Amino acid sequence: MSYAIQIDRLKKSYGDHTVLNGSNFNVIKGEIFALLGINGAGKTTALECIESLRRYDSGHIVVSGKMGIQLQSASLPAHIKPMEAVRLFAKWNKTKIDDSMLAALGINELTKKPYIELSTGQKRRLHLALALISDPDIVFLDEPTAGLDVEGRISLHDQIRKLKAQGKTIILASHDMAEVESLCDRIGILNAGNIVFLGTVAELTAKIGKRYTLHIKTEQGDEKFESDNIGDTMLTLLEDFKQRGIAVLDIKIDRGTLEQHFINIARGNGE
Ligand SMILES: Nc1ncnc2c1ncn2[C@@H]1O[C@H](COP(=O)(O)OP(=O)(O)OP(=O)(O)O)[C@@H](O)[C@H]1O
Repeated sequence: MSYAIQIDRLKKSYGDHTVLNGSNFNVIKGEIFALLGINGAGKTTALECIESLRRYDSGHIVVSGKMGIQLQSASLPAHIKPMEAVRLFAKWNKTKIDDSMLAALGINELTKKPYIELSTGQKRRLHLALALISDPDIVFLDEPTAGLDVEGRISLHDQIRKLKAQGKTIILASHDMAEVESLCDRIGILNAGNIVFLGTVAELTAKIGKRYTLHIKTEQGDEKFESDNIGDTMLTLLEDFKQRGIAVLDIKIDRGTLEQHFINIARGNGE
């Protein structure tokens, strides 16, 4: 297997606050990988260590390919125009401007407004365009869709999928499980300085798939049952209701959300 990023026993503390405590994970070339964790888990710290923007205390990081890093919000001069920023970044990178990439991100439409007057979504699209100017192999996105409305989110997700289709590797930090579920191939969940889950979304879903809540509506009211074995539980319950002469009016099965599962892992509640 070919890796774009290899992280081995990465440690980083701020004073006596240990944020990364020997974290290990790899990002496979060509995948969309999400680093998940609750606020303050150390996602940005890990990304910045990989990007060489932050010093780390010990461990090894190997990055195989050219990096493109999406800026944080408010990181450009307030009055710079989007195309001025694009030309500046192209000059720094000694590269030609890819007009089709700008068109796909709708940057050409933003000619007149200064940076400060752009909406959150427009800023995000500009940041992504600037990260792509150098035609990187690996694209770093820190909470790419935070603060965007549904339309903005869908459009940015489409752009990220197109990057993957072009063969690029994408690593993003997020605490939005829905985003990760629809967009990412694999995830790593950070908790208390370590990766506590590493695998595909399907693997995570399979874990959750065992937990069901059965909502049964009968003529006597609503009842709720938790189960790991939906088939057996349902048969037993229906038989029981039948024997007691209670009519079942409706049955709803709730699988639990990926988000609940993620929160349990991220907070270190076993699983
Ligand atoms: N420069 C710094 N100096 C001291 N502490 C810091 C510094 N940067 C981050 N921290 C602390 O390190 C911890 C991890 O922060 P980090 O920003 O990496 O987490 P995160 O998972 O990206 O959080 P969020 O989801 O809120 O963006 C937090 O407790 C934060 O307060």
